[in-house]
Order: sequence, then structure tokens, then C-alpha cells
Amino acid sequence: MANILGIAASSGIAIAKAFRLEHPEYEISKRSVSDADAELAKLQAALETSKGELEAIKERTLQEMGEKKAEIFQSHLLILSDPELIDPVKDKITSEMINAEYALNEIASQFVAMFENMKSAYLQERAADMRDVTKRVINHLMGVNFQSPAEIREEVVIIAEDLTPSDTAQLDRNYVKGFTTNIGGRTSHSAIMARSLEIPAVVGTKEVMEVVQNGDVVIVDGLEGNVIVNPDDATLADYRAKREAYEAQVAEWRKLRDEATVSKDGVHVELAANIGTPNDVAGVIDNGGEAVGLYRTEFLYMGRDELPSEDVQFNAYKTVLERMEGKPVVVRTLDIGGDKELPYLTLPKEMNPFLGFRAIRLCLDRQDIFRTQLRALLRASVFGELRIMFPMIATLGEFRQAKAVLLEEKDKLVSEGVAVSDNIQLGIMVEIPSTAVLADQFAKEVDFFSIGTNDLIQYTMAADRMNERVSYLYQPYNPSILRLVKMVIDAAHKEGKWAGMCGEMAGDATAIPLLLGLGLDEFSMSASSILPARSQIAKLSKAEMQELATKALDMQTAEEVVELVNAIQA
Ligand SMILES: C=C(OP(=O)(O)O)C(=O)O
Ligand SMILES: [Mg+2]
Repeated sequence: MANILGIAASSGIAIAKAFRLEHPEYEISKRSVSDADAELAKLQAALETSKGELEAIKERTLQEMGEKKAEIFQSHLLILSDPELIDPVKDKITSEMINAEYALNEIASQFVAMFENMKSAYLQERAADMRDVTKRVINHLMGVNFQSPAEIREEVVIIAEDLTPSDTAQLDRNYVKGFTTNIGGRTSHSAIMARSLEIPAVVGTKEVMEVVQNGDVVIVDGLEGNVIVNPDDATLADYRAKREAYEAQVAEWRKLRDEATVSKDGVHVELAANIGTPNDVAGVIDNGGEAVGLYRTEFLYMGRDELPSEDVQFNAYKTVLERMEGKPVVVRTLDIGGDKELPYLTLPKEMNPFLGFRAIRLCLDRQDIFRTQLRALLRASVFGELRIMFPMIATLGEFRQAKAVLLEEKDKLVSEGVAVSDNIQLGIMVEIPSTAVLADQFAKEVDFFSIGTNDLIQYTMAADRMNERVSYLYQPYNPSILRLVKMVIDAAHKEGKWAGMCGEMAGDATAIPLLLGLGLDEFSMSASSILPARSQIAKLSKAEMQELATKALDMQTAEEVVELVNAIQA
């Protein structure tokens, strides 16, 4: 039995067999063969097996994720049947009397290089498809076992170095009971996705990939941040009991589903949810969310091989607004960059991607992309209570420019006779310190603020939110952060505007008493955190929390603040 410590990233307890998700690296060497026909037969068999697998993945993707995502696998199937690829491979095997995997790799590499040198992003993306699909065939030729997360068909806990947001998007919670990774932090996007899928997760363990083998029994304790490998019977029994107790607690919270969120002294605050796709709305309603406080639209741009069209976007936004039945929906415009890359948007590599060309900076430069999104949003606005929010605003100039583009698109639509709502609130994320500091000036021009603490903390403390080696500096309770939060809330209230928070801090049980005391109006969090937060707030008096917050602002360290909060919650 081994016990590995990590960062608790998504609540709950999972117990299942380990499944190592790895992308095998190997050398493909050239070998002479004496029987070319046998080599051709091997190639044919590997092609057929790969096609069978891709057909199955395509079918399942179609059922569960829709036509657009399934098209990716259709294009993979076309590559495998393309004589322009397969015929030269066969020729090479017979004319040079060499092994199939080497021949395939050589020819495919030529295509990859050719596609990569093309100007069009679409053709460059074909290079990635070609690489993916030939890797599958080569794996079969070399007898290497490899599965993509979408193919898992038994109950497992995934063990990985890291999971990209698109890996996470393929996880099926019927089979994937939990996951644990070597790297990442609580606010890395794989952790955020795990919470929206309600899959227990422990990240940043530094060593699960070194310790855990396929088939080991693994407990992922997403409550405490522990991973236990091959537990003895007593530990297994303990954790089964702990899982049951947690499930009973969840059942207790569920009774608050249709209640309003009111503090002990009668003050109402709004508990909203963060979502990544229209499918997440079911979880918001199921967990009694009063609004969507952050719709991260970048997931709409991922997992496909070109930009989503205006109509694809319109349908997604309309679906979310309709499913929320008139409750507010804050949609954030594209926040790509940092750890969220789009393979078809080929941008130069940067030394410091979190400080680079991303989010609103990219949108103001690539206005074609931005305007398409804004038009889709404006068209959808009549189907519910839409609020639009710009990410990563650093200056008033950026906000004004983005707002002007929005108003231009609105005017165009209106003159085309398209119905657009007249009361769309327009707000910004406050996630860059310069904006928090000038919040009094922004408050005169925006309708609302939503504080993005995931980034605000990393930029204030200069500590990368993805890097577990500096995670000790990632301090939501540091008085410096609390003071910035206070500045933003006070500035909003002075102008009669509302202030929310959509960073992970909003759903954190230690932060909630402080945020209530600081006067936060809206708390937006993973749907699974809403009911525990509602239960907690019902036990707190806002007046008392104001006193607590005032004391916390004068503390010197994050540890002192935590002690202060723990004392009242004990
Ligand atoms: C909510 C935020 O945005 P994201 O996590 O998507 O960067 C944030 O920065 O707090
Ligand atoms: Mg952010």
C-alpha cells in the first residue's frame, strides 16, 4: 500500500482500478524483411483494426457529443482509406523490402511536413490528424497498447502526467470514476473540468505516474487530496465508509436545492454556477444554481478543427439561455491563450503565455473572430437574460474598444432587422491587478464586475497557477488579495453596480465567510459546490462576517486569516 499526497481538486471519493493514460514514445527503426507479402498483410490488418476502432469512437461520439465532434473521426477514417497515403507505403515496403511501420512513418512524415508548411490553418490542422491517425496504426504494428480516454469502457481511475482540457472533455463519468495527475493545481483547467463533471480528482501529486501501474486498485480522495494505491482491507473499508458518509452529506445538501440563499440574518446573495458547455446546465439546475455566473465559451472552440461558425455559436448560447429559463447567464467572450490552446489558431510560441497574447488582447486584434462571437451572442440575447463579460481587461481603453465593437455589431444586426435584446448587461472580469486598483473608474462604465481570482491571485503574487512548485504562493486568503477584492466590491457598490466572483475562491468554504462580510453579491462556482455553500451561508450572519472581514484585512499573513476564519467555524 502506498499513500501519495496531492492537491484536492474535485470532491468525492473514487475507488477503482488504475488506467494509465500515456502517449507512448518510441523509436521506429528500419528493418529489412524477407517476405514483403507478410509485411503488407500486417499493414492491412493494422489498418483494419484502426478503422474498426475509429468507427466505434465515431459512433459513440455522435451519440454522446454530436455530429460536429464525430466529424473529426470521420476525417481520420478518410485518411486511412486514402490511396495517396497507403499506395506509396505499400510500394516502399515491396521495393525496399522494409518493415511496414517504418515505411508508413516515412510517408506520413512527408505529408505532415507538407501540411505543416501550408499557410492555411485548416491544412496545418490536417498535419495533426495525419500524425494522430498514423500513430494509431503504428501502435498496432508495433504491438503497443494505447487507448484514448473516450474509448474507456470499464470503471477506472485515470492516472496521467497531466490531462489537457480536451482530454478531460472526452471523459465519460459512467466509466471514469476519478483521476489523479502528476502536475496541475486546483485552478488548472483539468481540475475545473473535473468539478463540472463531478469526478473526484487529486492533481499535482508529482509521482502517481511513477508509482501506479495499470490494474492497481486506487483510491482517489478528492476531499483531502490523498491517493492510496493497493489499499489493505482495513483502509479499503475505511474509505468505503467515508464514501458513504460523503454521499449521505450530499443527500442532506440536496434538500436545499429549491431554497434561496439567505444568511442567518436574512441577507440574500446569489449562488451561480460556472459552466463550460450547454450540457453543464443540467448540473446547474440539479444543484439549485440561481444563475450561470460564468460560461467559459472557449470549450466551444476546442475539440474541432476550425473556428465555430456564427450559427454553431448562436445555437449553443441560445440553448444555455433557454435551459436557464430566464435566470441570468453571464457569457464570457473568448478567453483563449495561457493553458488553453487552439491547434488551428497557429500563434507563435511565447516565453510567458499567461502574460501574453490572449483573451481580449487576441480578440481585439482578430476582430473577425470576436465579431462572429458577438453577433452570435446578440442574436441569442432574446432567448433569456443574457449578460456579456470581457476577460482579461487590463485598461479602460480595452473595455471601451471592446464595447464599441459590440455596439457596432448590435447596430448592424438591428439594421438587418434581427431582434436583439435591449437590456444586456455588459461587465468585465477583474483578474488583472491594474483593473482592481482602478475599479472606481471602471465602475462608472461597466454594469458589473466578476472577480476572476484564479488569475488575479497568480498575477498579484507572481505565482503561476499551474505550477505546483510555487503553489505555496497561491494564497487566496492573503490580505493583499482580500484588500483588492474589497476595493472592487466597494467601487461597484458606490456606483450602484453589482460585484460577483467567478474564480474558484467563490466556492471555497474558508473564503465564503470573508466574501460575505466584504459584501460580495454573487458567488459563481462549480455546480457541485453550490449546495454546500448554501448550507454554509445559512449558518452565517452577514453583520458578524463584516466584523470578521474587517479584522482579516488587517492581518499580516494568509495563515492568520485562516486561523481567524477557522475559529468562528469551529
Ligand atoms: C474565472 C477565471 O477565469 P479562468 O479560470 O477561465 O482563467 C479566473 O481567472 O478566475
Ligand atoms: Mg481567468
